[in-house]
Amino acid sequence: MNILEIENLTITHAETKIVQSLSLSVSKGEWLALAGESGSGKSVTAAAIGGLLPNELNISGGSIVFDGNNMTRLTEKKLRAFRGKGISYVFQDYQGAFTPFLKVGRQIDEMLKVHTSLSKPQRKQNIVNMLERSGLPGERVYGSYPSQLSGGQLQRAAICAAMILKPKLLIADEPTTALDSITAASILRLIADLKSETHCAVLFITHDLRHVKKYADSLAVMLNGELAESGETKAIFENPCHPYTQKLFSSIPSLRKPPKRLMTIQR
Ligand SMILES: Nc1ncnc2c1ncn2[C@@H]1O[C@H](COP(=O)(O)OP(=O)(O)OP(=O)(O)O)[C@@H](O)[C@H]1O
Repeated sequence: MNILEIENLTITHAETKIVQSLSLSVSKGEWLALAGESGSGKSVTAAAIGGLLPNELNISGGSIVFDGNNMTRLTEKKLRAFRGKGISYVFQDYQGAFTPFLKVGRQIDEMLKVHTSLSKPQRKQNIVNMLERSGLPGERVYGSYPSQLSGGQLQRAAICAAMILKPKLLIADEPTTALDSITAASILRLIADLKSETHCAVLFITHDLRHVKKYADSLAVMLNGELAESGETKAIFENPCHPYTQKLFSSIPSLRKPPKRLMTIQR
């Protein structure tokens, strides 16, 4: 069964169509990677799902059905209730995930306070456990301000905040782009582990096709606001049909095959 069904979605800015007749679906527990050209509408689509489009952008056609609810028809209050518990987000800008003036633990605690009936000590225990589960020193991070943590630690904490309510869909919009490659790999592993523990679906926006190959069940490629190609990851990697997908794949740097001849510097 599909947890997310997008049909013929069109998003406009004034008269310009930014996303055009986009149809996509994500089934329960599936990891769908959304790749494509810069400016092709990936982030705008992701924002539209949870009702996070800025005022100047409008959904002018189509539907977004999440867990049986047409999100395009819900009030802001209802959309807010879905965010966090039903759908949660992790962004590239992990600094923006937390308010700088409040301790990280307190900010995650607010979410548990709003969405659960746990007591304060139970909430703290949950948060510390989750932070430790994510490879962080739980008590210390709980009591730290965002500025006291490294980028990788902050992104882990942001993932904890996104996953603590066990959402049905995690939308990760380039969550590793601002991190070094080793930290990025560990963040990907963390998302994969939490996904298999909670059975949530993942919509993962990325430019790194090596991550797609490793983790995604399926892949959708966007170009100029439209869907260029979509299907099972393995099938698309074996036989990319759209010329843009072929071009995208030909640009993946190969880490396995070193060049046959290395240039030497003559002295
Ligand atoms: N608030 C906005 N107002 C007007 N146009 C916008 C706004 N936000 C995005 N756009 C435009 O919508 C288009 C799609 O942007 P989007 O951020 O979704 O691209 P993307 O595929 O996520 O790109 P990238 O991979 O570079 O993040 C772009 O042309 C962008 O300029």
